[in-house]
Amino acid sequence: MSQSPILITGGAQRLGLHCAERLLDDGHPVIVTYRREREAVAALRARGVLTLQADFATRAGTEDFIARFKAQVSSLRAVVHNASEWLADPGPEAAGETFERLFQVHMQAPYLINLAVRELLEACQEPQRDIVHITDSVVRRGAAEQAAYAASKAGLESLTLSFAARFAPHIQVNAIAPGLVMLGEATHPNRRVPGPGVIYQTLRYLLDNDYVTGTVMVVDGGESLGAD
Ligand SMILES: NC(=O)C1=CN([C@@H]2O[C@H](COP(=O)(O)OP(=O)(O)OC[C@H]3O[C@@H](n4cnc5c(N)ncnc54)[C@H](OP(=O)(O)O)[C@@H]3O)[C@@H](O)[C@H]2O)C=CC1
Ligand SMILES: Nc1nc2c(c(=O)[nH]1)N=C([C@H](O)[C@@H](O)CO)CN2
Repeated sequence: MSQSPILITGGAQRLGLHCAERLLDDGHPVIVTYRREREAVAALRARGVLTLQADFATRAGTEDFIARFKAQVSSLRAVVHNASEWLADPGPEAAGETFERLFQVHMQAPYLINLAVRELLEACQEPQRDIVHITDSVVRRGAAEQAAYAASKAGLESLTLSFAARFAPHIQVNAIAPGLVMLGEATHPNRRVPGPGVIYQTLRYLLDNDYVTGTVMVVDGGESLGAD
């Protein structure tokens, strides 16, 4: 039986790219979205990955992606909503635009894509179908300087519960809430940084367990509890 592909949004760098490569290594067909062409995208294409350009910062951009995606894909094994922007709260003059952008990328895009691909997941002939939302352990405590980001990730966690109820029993819907797992420009190297492997381990667990839905897997080494 031929396998249905796994879609990873924002799969051209860092966590998303790591998971795409590990899924390929595990024998899954993979589809990724990206915004800008670069070497990593070409390398994925060379491994047989379907690479689709998509910008989820507007509803039109998301709807355009959905139309192109549904024209090319007939069934899906899983969707991993990884695409994300880590924006600090700007000054009041730009706060509304930032909040809207993070709402679009972290909440509206996963919402519209989940509704649009339900039939593709249900067309999958494999025993299990999954949706995984990548959120953030910061949801548990808030973020003084990234309030809009944390709120939009909290909304994505809530969508996990709603879609798990709505799509049961044929599609499992779960979230992975990372702490600091990969350094970015502005993060503090004196903290433990485990790398993307801990996220793939968690994704692998969810893809291999046919009785887990509506859960949020916090993967932060106790960071959200105040542990360093
Ligand atoms: N890194 C960490 O330590 C932590 C990460 N997380 C979460 O894990 C996930 C992956 O993290 P990380 O790899 O660091 O994330 P990055 O910020 O490095 O990458 C996110 C990806 O999302 C894509 N993206 C960003 N904006 C848009 C948009 N408007 N439309 C479509 N795609 C977009 C980017 O695509 P492109 O590159 O093609 O522009 C990029 O590939 C994210 O959801 C993040 O919030 C949570 C806590 C900690
Ligand atoms: N889209 C992104 N989201 C987040 C990132 C990132 O680089 N891109 N990084 C973090 C930090 O690691 C944060 O957890 C440090 O406390 C959070 N989200």
